Amino acid sequence: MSVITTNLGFPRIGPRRELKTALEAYWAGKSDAPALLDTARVLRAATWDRQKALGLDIVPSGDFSLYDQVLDTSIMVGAIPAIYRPLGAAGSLDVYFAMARGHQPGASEEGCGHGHGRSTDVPAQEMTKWFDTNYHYMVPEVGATQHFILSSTKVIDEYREAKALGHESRPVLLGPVSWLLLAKSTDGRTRPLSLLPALLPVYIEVLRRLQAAGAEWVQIDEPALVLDLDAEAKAAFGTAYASLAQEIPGLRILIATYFGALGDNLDIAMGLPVAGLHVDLVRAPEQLDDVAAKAPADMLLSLGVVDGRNIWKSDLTAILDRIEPIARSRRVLAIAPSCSLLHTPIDLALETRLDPQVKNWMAFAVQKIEELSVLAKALNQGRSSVAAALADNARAVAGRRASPLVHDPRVRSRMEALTANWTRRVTPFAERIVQQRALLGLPPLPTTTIGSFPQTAEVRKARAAHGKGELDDASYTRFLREETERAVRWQEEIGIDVLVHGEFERNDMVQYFGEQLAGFAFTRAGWVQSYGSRCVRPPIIYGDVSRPRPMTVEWWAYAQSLTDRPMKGMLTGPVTILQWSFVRDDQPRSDTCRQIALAIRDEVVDLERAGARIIQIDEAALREGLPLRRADWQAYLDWAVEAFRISASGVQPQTQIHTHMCYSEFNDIIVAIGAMDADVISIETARSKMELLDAFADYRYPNEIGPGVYDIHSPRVPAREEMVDLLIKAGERLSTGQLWVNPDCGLKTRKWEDVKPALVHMVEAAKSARAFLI
Ligand SMILES: Nc1nc2c(c(=O)[nH]1)N[C@@H](CNc1ccc(C(=O)N[C@@H](CCC(=O)N[C@@H](CCC(=O)N[C@@H](CCC(=O)O)C(=O)O)C(=O)O)C(=O)O)cc1)CN2
Ligand code: MET
Ligand SMILES: [Zn+2]
Repeated sequence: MSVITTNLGFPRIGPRRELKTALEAYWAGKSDAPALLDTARVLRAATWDRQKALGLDIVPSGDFSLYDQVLDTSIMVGAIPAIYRPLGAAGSLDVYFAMARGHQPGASEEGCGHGHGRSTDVPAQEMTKWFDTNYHYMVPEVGATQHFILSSTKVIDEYREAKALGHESRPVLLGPVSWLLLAKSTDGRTRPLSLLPALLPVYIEVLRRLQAAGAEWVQIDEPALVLDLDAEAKAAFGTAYASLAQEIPGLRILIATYFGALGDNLDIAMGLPVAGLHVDLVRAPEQLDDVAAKAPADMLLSLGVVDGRNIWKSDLTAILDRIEPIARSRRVLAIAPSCSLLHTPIDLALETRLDPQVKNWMAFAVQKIEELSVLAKALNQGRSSVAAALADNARAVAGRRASPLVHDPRVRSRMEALTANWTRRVTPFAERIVQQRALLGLPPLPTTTIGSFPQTAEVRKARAAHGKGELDDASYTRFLREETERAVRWQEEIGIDVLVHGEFERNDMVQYFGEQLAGFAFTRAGWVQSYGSRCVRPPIIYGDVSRPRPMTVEWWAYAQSLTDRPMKGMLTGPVTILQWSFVRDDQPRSDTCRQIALAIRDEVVDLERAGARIIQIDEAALREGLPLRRADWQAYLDWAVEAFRISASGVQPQTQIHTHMCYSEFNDIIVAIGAMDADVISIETARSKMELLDAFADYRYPNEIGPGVYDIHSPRVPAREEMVDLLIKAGERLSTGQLWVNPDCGLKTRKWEDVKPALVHMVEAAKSARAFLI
């Protein structure tokens, strides 16, 4: 028996976000293609060297990407829509970045993650969330006349590049079936999966070339195998891999699945004519026995035992207890992280400010590879060969379990005292809204914005200087107050009805709260790629959550003091904080979410006490938290909606609760949205021309609703008439008395020069719509 260590993919942004810097310099015209490609090459080499030095037996290649691995695959197979073709050769950077970001040098970035990028001459491809992660991929586009042709040899080039540096790597490809299942049809008729026969020859050619270059193994990611699949999709796997196996005899394919259990697809996976299968044993530990029992004796099993989605040290002894018997029963076994390490920060050693005790509970990408080495040595040479490492690990794991830092009896007793009363407002919406309208005295079709105003370079620079101690507290606060005041004055001037303070003090809508809540730690360099060059530093929830002191009340009170118009309190909701953080793995997510909900509730109550008449609780990530399997949806929606309601229900009937969700598909979850019982919800609709309001109309959604009339994902300034038109469309679907007028999402990624005229047009649109709609 022998056990080898492998990795499915490593973060590519660089330990100090070198790739981000290089990309943004290139896009800004401050550097050229050779400089960008050189940075990329240096990062790849360092990544291979590092993984090798950490003891990894088989390093991945082809996992690098300048922007996104799904886009890389689209280019590889030549799925390049016609609008991009005039921009250059298929494999060129110009075409690549036009698909990623749209084409018009100099324009500013997309908004909060769901955009088509710039709606200039050539828009970017649509971007959406990668399974249930906070990573976004570019949605492949295919049409009836789709012709597939090998258009980039990136994966082969990178395999050779590694080889030239002395690394025998395992190339990684996104599999043909998953790629098609992620694709959308440009003509609305072609089912992407029907194109499988046309697509396979390109994969065959790539695999042949990899084999010719010397590759023995290739990793083909088929994460779709953990989803609910229809019969056609199930059958596609058999077709695809029979063909690949037949055409490239001798090449060993490992199919990688992750983010969940194979479940009802287990037999399909086991029956594929491939040499290896990777399974996620962190998300779905229960599948191990079945997998081990059903795997053919000559199949290489790759067990994803180290969590690729979180930052905790593994419990190495527990892993050994579980896999030793399996290792003994098989000739070879691979162990690996559960999925690509793309979703974790790179190196814990860069964290100099974490509480040493808490830090000792963590492992980032580098440390996770070290864990694999220890595990493999224990399996190959006996536990005694790594006794000291195992003992250290056991101490850290036990220390975390028992630590008073993790357990707060006050939070526990509060959780126990929670009753149903805390999850509902005392008065039904129909009565609340009467009181709210009387108190607020707003016009029909009231105007507002979603919260943030542009995070200019100046704002970020001031925050960075403050962080480094170059700008003292008083000066930083003065600066932020001036920004806030300017924003408030301007909103009054153009006649917005319900104002926001602008969120200038926030680095990120989740990190900002994480930094102020007990039970959270935050990193200095723990960046994780969100899309392209955009990264986030997810807070780390390590213990029971509570709110030691008010988090936003001072900023809110200052902003309200500047105006007589209602100023919205502005908070991030419990589900979104949970979803965009690294979470505890020692209790159910629902428990952690409930604790956050109580902390946010405290803030809501304090804002009301300070005088806020409207409080917005953003739940931007509620939908993406939906489990991958439909059977698990209802349980999730139950606790997610309950958490929102806990956070929102501590206030008087006349206090108006808003929520915001920046996406547009509600059909599946409209009942849950109704159950949240927010007085007002703002959503994304501008680009879908209000069509998605049909879900709300069919459901007879009773509460108030602000369908976005301004697509903030693009620097384009919409005309007044366009927005009037959208309001008329909204009025056809819902009662005008229910409607608010607002943009699709926050404006933090936009520039003032776009925002100002757009919001002026929006206020004018509301005024003219009032004249004839009401
Ligand atoms: N957490 C989260 N997830 C989300 C979203 C979101 O807003 N937050 N929106 C959706 C899309 N995702 C997005 C993710 C990131 C960004 C984004 O703009 N990220 C910024 C970083 C934001 C941030 O944390 N900024 C900090 C730190 C900025 C920084 O890089 N500081 C430098 C120095 C800066 C300087 O000298 O100018 C440093 O620390 O090294 C701040 O402003 O304080 C970036 O990559 O550039 C936008 C959208 C979905 N998921
Ligand atoms: C990603 S949703 C953003 C909501 C937040 N209040 C903002 O305006 O930026
Ligand atoms: Zn949003």
